[in-house]
Amino acid sequence: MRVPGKATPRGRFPHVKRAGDFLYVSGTSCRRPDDTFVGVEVDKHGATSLDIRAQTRAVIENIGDILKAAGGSLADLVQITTYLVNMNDFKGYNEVYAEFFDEEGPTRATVAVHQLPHPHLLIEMQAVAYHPQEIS
Ligand SMILES: N/C(=C\C=C\C(=O)O)C(=O)O
Repeated sequence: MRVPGKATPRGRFPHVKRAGDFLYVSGTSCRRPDDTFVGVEVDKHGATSLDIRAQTRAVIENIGDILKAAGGSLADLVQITTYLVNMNDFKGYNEVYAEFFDEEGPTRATVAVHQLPHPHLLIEMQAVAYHPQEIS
């Protein structure tokens, strides 16, 4: 399922796919629908600053929007995989993550990757939610 109003996937895949009682969310970034990115500042000299906290919050909110469109919510998440470009961002990422989830929340794995699909991206997250289909 492609979710209207969210950043268009940069390939032939859905934002979210249901398999039985589970919703699988594709790798999601802080990209906005207009293809700009949250947590990016470019100064007058062209120097770029990237903000892991702002990007983490935007990624989780994007996943929440995608789940909502599929009938679910962040509360349904059972598993998250996080891809960081730099493990030095782990602390900031972890702090914002804890605003949304705790020890009763989804299981999690966090790994560092060489690159993400845009040089302004510090983080991408992929998620699985348990949200049984309503039978009418
Ligand atoms: N999930 C993928 C990319 C996501 C990028 C974005 O949301 O900005 C992919 O290429 O598999």
